[in-house]
Amino acid sequence: MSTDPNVLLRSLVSSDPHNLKICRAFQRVAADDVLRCRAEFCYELKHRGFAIVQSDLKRRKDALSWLESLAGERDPQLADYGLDSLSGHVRHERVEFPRPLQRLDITGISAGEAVADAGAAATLHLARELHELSLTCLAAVAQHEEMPELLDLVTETPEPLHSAKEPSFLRANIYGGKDSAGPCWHLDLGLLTLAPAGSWPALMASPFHDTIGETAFLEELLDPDRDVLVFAGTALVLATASAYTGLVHGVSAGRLKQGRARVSVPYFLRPRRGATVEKPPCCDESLAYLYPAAVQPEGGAAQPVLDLLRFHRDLYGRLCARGQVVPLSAFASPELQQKVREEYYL
Ligand SMILES: O=C(O)CCC(=O)C(=O)O
Ligand SMILES: [Fe+2]
Repeated sequence: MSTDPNVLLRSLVSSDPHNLKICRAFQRVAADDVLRCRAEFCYELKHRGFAIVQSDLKRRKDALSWLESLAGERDPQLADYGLDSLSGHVRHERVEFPRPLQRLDITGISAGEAVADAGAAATLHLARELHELSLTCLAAVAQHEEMPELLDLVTETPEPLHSAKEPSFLRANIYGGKDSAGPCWHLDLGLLTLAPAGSWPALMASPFHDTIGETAFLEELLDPDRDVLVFAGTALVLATASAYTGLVHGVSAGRLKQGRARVSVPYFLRPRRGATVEKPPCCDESLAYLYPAAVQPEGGAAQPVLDLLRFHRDLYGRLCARGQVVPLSAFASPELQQKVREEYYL
């Protein structure tokens, strides 16, 4: 196959210029080529809603089996795995909403060697690898769009978990095998999400998203040992004034109900503490406090900070019924602005 980006790019779209349908065959890009092949990478991200990057995730399997073993534990203690020394960079919690699951959040700190437990070390290693890959992916977007300022939104050295409202981290979702919630359609709230295949496939793209091909189960498109799914979240939609759209996704309740525990390990690349994303021109003034959206400014909040999770559930819960594309005009809807004025999202 030709590696000339323009040839590849032309092959991605139908020959009818008025009907720019994305081609069904996926263009996978090797991790080492993401910058060189940024045109294809960005095209997939923009128009398909996700890109697939091939990376040699050597420790993914070990990480997943260790995380699966935590599903059977009533109250896993970080100290038992030598993770307590990384306080600030590792957090375990059990949540009931929107569905019961355990979450282990780990930043991309480079500390795998310092941890004796092999499973925990593999998970730290995976978080580090995904952190680095996520920065490369953002650099590809920044170069392709000629928006170097995108790189100012993130930090190379991962911030501790408490330093921003929603910092960058790998989130191990550990689903226990009993579930009653629906797919909980949503968009992620960061710049990019990098999702390797979980322990078994249950991640779905919105059924209204028509460019995915044969299956809505995105992990079924992946080579589990190598491929990483990359898609945009709200912060990138805002930062690029909607040039990129977020991927509405959810997890199949039907599959989760089958009773086997499942683990997924998405890495969320989010704006750093104090990052500001310029307000897109079509937004009402009352939406100004959405910026910075995902972070708490240095020295405390000068203005109220949005409850982004609530905002997401409310806004995208309805939007996904209209498809994958989240138009920026949605932010300007009078109904949304009214809710913002009523401080509904604070
Ligand atoms: O479990 C999954 O595969 C995806 C979870 C997810 O979408 C999230 O944590 O934001
Ligand atoms: Fe998500």
